[in-house]
Amino acid sequence: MSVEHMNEAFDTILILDFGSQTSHLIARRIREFGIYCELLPCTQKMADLHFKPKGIILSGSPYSVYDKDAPRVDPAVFDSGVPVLGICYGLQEMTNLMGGKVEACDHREYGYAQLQIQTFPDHPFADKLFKGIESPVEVWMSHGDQVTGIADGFNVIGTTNTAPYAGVAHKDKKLFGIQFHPELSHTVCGKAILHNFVLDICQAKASWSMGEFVNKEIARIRQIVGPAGHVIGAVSGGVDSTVAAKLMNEAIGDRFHAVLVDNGVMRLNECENVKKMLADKMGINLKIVNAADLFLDRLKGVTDPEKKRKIIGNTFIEVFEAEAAIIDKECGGEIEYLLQGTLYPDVIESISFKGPSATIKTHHNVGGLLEDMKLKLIEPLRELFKDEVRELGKILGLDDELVWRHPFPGPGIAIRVLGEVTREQVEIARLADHIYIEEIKKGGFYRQISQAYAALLPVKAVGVMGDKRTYEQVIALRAVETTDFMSADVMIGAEWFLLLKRISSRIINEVKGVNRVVYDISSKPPATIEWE
Ligand SMILES: Nc1ncnc2c1ncn2[C@@H]1O[C@H](COP(=O)(O)OP(=O)(O)OP(=O)(O)O)[C@@H](O)[C@H]1O
Ligand SMILES: O=c1[nH]c(=O)c2[nH+]cn([C@@H]3O[C@H](COP(=O)(O)O)[C@@H](O)[C@H]3O)c2[nH]1
Ligand SMILES: NC(=O)CC[C@H](N)C(=O)O
Ligand SMILES: [Mg+2]
Repeated sequence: MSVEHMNEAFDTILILDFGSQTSHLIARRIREFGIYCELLPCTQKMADLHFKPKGIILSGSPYSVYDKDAPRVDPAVFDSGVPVLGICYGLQEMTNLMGGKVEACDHREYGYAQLQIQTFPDHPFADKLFKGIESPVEVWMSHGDQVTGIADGFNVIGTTNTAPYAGVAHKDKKLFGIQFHPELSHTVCGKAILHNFVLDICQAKASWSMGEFVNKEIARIRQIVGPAGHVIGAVSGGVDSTVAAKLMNEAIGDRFHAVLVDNGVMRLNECENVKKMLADKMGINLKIVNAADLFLDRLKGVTDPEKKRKIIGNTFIEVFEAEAAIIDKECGGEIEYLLQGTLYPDVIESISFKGPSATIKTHHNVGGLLEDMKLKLIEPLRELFKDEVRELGKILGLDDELVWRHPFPGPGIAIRVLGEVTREQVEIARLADHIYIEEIKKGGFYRQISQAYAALLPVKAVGVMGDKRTYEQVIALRAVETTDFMSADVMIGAEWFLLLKRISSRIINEVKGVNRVVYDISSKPPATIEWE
């Protein structure tokens, strides 16, 4: 529903996803140009599409076009009159379908290649794709197949030493194909190519901005909820739920009921801080439900990470449901919607052509489990990436501190206290984390780091303090840099290590029960960001 309204409001580029690892990067690049785009599975039929895209991009794929079960594009894509750009598999599929030839190469090509651009000065649009790019230019390849026979009606616009058809353009229709990957930063001219395609060839208007989005979204929410409807929503103080809550508050004021559940495993002073920000400063109608004892009692004796996550997830739903029922009664049964802070990467994951990936960790989820309540979902951030949410937060006037907050997982400190979660253990991890983050902020590293936290390890080590032997626990510090949290690099650097040394001594001095601090230098993968 919301997607349709986006298509009406903004020129849209459609990306058909054939399962490439980098399809979402194509979407990121296009959004960066200020153009709205959507990623749909490659099986999308043109006849069922409820909007007319300004252009269509066919992504890469792990499949080969000659595989029996290879994903097929709807041929109507090429007759729709809409410009099309096929990337890697996209080029191969277009070629295959239009009578050209695609075969396995002798050697899989992964890495840089020199693209030689061919020009067609008399042609009305063949030169538009590579406009402004000087030949030869380095591009990034990742393929095992290649076009060995061009389809009828196409010109060659680019070649490399190994690929005679590295770029093609149709003679009459605005159909283009490239063997390399413009969405990867390694292809330095990639941005220019995508820019040429969407702005010049497709003539899409760059009207997508968070400023535009705010007004349109507020109007949309008002229309959906109506003049008397009420909405409830779980808020955590994290960026996503706060931005969503602020939008709701702007749209329907006190008819939005935010609920913060204190699960006993929040950070130091978290609930008070969230209250100060959301209720006192932003005027959001917020209720804090203290359920710390319930959560901690249920976590007694549990050491298995997945069990901890499930207990917290289920208890969370239970508490939230009970609260929602109370609020519903208070507003005369007018609650019809549940607000969720779902982001576009979650949507992409769930519609992925390959299907959702393997469960590494159970993430808690609110909406899906409230079926009995017959609440409908309202998800204002469903089309946005995290950096767009942050920009939206800025436009909505959220404090920088809130906008740039590191993500904090729903199960909180429970998955950062390894082993059994007791009140005492939570206290230790909480205090160590507080010191760590405080020092990171003082040292000016907070923005550079994507996520940092302290975990308490279930081991004891020997130390010496004030000439006495100690036998106490170990804190592990984690700090990672990442853009999408799917993969992450560990933070390193001389200055950073000096700061870590200072932090280590503060933690050992100030946190009782800890005599040793270690730094986690694993990247993701193979490790994950959280320890559990
Ligand atoms: N303690 C809590 N009380 C109420 N709702 C919560 C709590 N913890 C998590 N949630 C809900 O779970 C959702 C998912 O949490 P998640 O951490 O992914 O997002 P976030 O907290 O809004 O933002 P961030 O990713 O920046 O932490 C939140 O948007 C919020 O709706
Ligand atoms: O809301 C959440 N509920 C969860 O159950 C959960 N588990 C992990 N995370 C966050 O997800 C990102 C990736 O974490 P991992 O590398 O540990 O899987 C990191 O940002 C983690 O903090 C969660 N967020
Ligand atoms: N990156 C791609 O799209 C690869 C397409 C196809 N699987 C090949 O190996 O050539
Ligand atoms: Mg969070």
